[in-house]
Amino acid sequence: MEAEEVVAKPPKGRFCTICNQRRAALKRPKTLEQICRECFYAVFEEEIHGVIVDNQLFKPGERVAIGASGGKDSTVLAYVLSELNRRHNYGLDLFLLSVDEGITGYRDDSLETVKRNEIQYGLPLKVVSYKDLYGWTMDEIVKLIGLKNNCTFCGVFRRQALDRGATLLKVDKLVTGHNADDIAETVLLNILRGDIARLSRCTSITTGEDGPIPRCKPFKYTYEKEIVMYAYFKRLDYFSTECIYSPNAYRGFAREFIKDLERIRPRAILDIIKSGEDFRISTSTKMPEQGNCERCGYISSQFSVPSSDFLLLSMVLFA
Ligand SMILES: Nc1ncnc2c1ncn2[C@@H]1O[C@H](COP(=O)(O)OP(=O)(O)OP(=O)(O)O)[C@@H](O)[C@H]1O
Repeated sequence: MEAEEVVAKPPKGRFCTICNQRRAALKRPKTLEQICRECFYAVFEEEIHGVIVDNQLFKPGERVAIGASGGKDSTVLAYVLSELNRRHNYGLDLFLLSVDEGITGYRDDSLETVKRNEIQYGLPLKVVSYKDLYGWTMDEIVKLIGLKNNCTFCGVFRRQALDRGATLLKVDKLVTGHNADDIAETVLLNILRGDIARLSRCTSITTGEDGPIPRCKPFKYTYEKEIVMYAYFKRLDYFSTECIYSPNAYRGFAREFIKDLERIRPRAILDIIKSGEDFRISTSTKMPEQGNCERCGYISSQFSVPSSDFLLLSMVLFA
């Protein structure tokens, strides 16, 4: 999504409906209010602060890793979290954590962005790679098995790579840039797939509290369009190319559907999240159990944690 697509200009000469002093510069995607840039920054940042406080996401003194892909969501997350940490004295030690999946022309370029963010925001960066952890890059795997289910596997491996990186950094929490659109999309996908186990946990703002490193989503209620707008107006340095392997067509359909709904009724995104949150499973329903990998003990509901040849074997078998 490009910034030009989301910055809707209000009629000339209109005043900001929040401060009533400056000229309105944009139409806020979430509420359609016509406001000035300064008020947009303020409401955007303070809403995220509200989510952090209301959900008690952090405790003073905690070490927190930001999953940094170089994309707009995690770049804005790194920027806003460091601002809020200073402004509201959260007392957090923040780090950037990147996973290098080994995708030439995609991750190598986005990692360059994260390296610049490391300097721009003064946050220490740790990079972990599939090559070091599993013995294979995604490029090598795709070369061998072709374009089959790559996103599904890559997602499982990335999740575990983030856990390992977070353990190396000795952090208390890991935050990711999943935004409101991502969560609404996941709610919808889980309904379409009839996956009630995932439906019941996909709206949680914090997950993995029983595991070694809980994960939080401070952007749970933040609209993608507003993230793009914020990054554009603040001129943040981010990377905006899609991954070159296997676009996920089913997820893409859910995304388009939600974007259509948003055009008619912006609240639709929050309403879908709310429906997911309020969803209850009857106690008599049999749920699949989330297990741990027999090899290394990491949480794994589907596959054993990959290691060198085993990774490839599972991809070939499941592809
Ligand atoms: N390679 C990676 N290294 C570290 N964190 C990652 C990586 N890929 C994804 N993440 C984390 O997971 C979140 C959701 O990832 P997803 O692939 O859905 O990307 P996205 O919605 O395009 O986000 P972004 O704009 O930050 O790339 C990201 O915001 C980031 O926090």
